[in-house]
Amino acid sequence: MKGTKDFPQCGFSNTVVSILKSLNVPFETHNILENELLRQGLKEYSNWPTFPQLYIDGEFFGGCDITVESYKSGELQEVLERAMCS
Ligand SMILES: N[C@@H](CCC(=O)N[C@@H](CS)C(=O)NCC(=O)O)C(=O)O
Repeated sequence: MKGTKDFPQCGFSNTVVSILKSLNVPFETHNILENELLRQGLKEYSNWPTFPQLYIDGEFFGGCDITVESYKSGELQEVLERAMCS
């Protein structure tokens, strides 16, 4: 993401952090603004051109829009519950 979970530096990153915090799930963040190699490398790895990028159990889940939509539908909560039980 851009910034950290305690200091997001972009509205999209802030939205994803807010959702994860509201769900009380453990998560870590990496600030791509401090690492250009990570910034470019992640885009290639996920084949996704923007940040934030949410990974669950090491798998790319989506960006901000997907996270918001899946949160609203309840899918995100289901995926996170499965991940925490595995
Ligand atoms: N629609 C995107 C919004 C995120 C977005 O557009 N991020 C831009 C601006 S913060 C970005 O990361 N651009 C590429 C870059 O800065 O390397 C999503 O769902 O995540």
